Amino acid sequence: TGKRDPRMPKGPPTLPIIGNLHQIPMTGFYKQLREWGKEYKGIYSLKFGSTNVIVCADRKSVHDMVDKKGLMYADRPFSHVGHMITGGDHMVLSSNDPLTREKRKVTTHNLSPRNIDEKVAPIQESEITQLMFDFLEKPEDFYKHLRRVTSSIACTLVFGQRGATYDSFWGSCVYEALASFGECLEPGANPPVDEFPIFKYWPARLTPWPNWQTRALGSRDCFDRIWGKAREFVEERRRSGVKRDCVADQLLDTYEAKGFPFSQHAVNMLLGEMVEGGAETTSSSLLTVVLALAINPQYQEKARKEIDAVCGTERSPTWTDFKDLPYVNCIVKEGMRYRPVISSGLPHRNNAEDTYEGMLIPKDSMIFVPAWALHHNENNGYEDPDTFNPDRFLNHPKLANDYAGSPDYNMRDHYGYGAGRRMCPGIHLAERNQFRMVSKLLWAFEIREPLNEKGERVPLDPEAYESGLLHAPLPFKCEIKVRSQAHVDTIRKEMAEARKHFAKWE
Ligand code: HEM
Repeated sequence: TGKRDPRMPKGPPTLPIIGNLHQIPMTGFYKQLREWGKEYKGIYSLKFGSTNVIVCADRKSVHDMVDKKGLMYADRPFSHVGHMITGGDHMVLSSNDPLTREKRKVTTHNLSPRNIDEKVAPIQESEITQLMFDFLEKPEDFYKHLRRVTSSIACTLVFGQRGATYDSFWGSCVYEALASFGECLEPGANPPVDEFPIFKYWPARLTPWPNWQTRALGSRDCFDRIWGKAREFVEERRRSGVKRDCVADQLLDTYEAKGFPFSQHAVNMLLGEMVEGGAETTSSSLLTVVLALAINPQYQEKARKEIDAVCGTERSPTWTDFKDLPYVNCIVKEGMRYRPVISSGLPHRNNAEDTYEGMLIPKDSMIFVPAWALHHNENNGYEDPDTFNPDRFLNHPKLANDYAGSPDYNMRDHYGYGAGRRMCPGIHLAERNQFRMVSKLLWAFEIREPLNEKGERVPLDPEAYESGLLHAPLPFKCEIKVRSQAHVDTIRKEMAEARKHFAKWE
């Protein structure tokens, strides 16, 4: 226990029994993964007690193992804390068993590019029009506006219900549900209970993680309460004879006719999970873009040259402008590279022994595709990686999924959506949401660092991020100014159109 098999990839020296656990920080694990990645030049291994951990910190190992041998690397490691919270009903934490595959099928079908462009596009367009309107009316609340819009799009798609304001149930329920989930699951945030089950029985107050169990149980209660309430809301609507064109109604129609493939709790969690996947990830990514653009306004100017030439002031950009606004795509990609939302990635597990370049990858290893560490290392082709610079993607005009699936792994833009068979199924929705948000906001507003009472700019801190599994900027202030009266008039006109669309999802 704790000792590395010498045939495995090299890694930091281990201690008896615990392996490398003493080197795992309680927060900020993702940064440590980069340091080791630099030292061991790509793939390396760690020992969490008896658990073998493989970190693919270079492009080739991600491609050769997780992408090319997708099925072998499609499982997830068991997480006791994850199980305490979800009762085993959460795709993100489940192995690639038949029930998980069924859930993934529901997700990928509903989130396919075709389904999104045919059915979800009008929802996205009108919700992101409201985002512009909200920025115009109350710019100081931009943090809430970004969180509302992604939640509302996901809740409309999944539950057929929109959140008109952040304080409404559908505008923010997902943030309440997720409040402590990320904190509970960040590597290093709990005693190593999967490796040493004795911690289940050991008094928590005698560990450096005195509240790990109560925090996990609190998170479970939150999930059950919020997603139970969302389900009840939908059931109530259906009982009153109103069905909507959304995932929940389709799924319930099918399962009521053919029988439920899993428990009611699992159905609630699956629906909730689709909203969880879709809301905070995308809003956190956009908050990074707002923060980085406020600090680096020169990139706003570059994007606006393209946007103004295509749209003028008469209309805001839409998804159909994607090919004509390549710099917006560069900004979206750079936001995801610079501060990937799931900074250490979600661990996979290999269900069979493997070898990579002559090294042993033992069966059941925990496999990390550590997005932040991959993105912040020159050896992976990211020059000056700690600087926000969308120009680095000028030769990447396509969407992230086009690069993720390509055999030319050196051309891959970033790893923010993961890799292999468990790659994010929400990638198409997320890419389209982000393009629309960045293009509409840049068309309408100048974003700058805030001014103090003396009229001087107050520098924003690009390192001020929340700890936890999801990497979002801590709340910050910035100056958001609409560009002209002509822009104001167009925003109001487009909002009046959008309102007509909202009625059917209220
Ligand atoms: C910028 C936005 C997003 C980011 C950065 C993101 C990132 C990720 C990552 C890194 C994973 C794990 C991939 C892996 O294990 O290799 C993942 C999984 C997942 N994402 Fe996303 N995601 C985003 C948006 C979305 C959206 C919009 C949805 C749905 C509406 C979604 C639903 C899911 C689900 C259900 C999984 C679990 C898949 C599985 O375990 O098989 N995500 N996402």
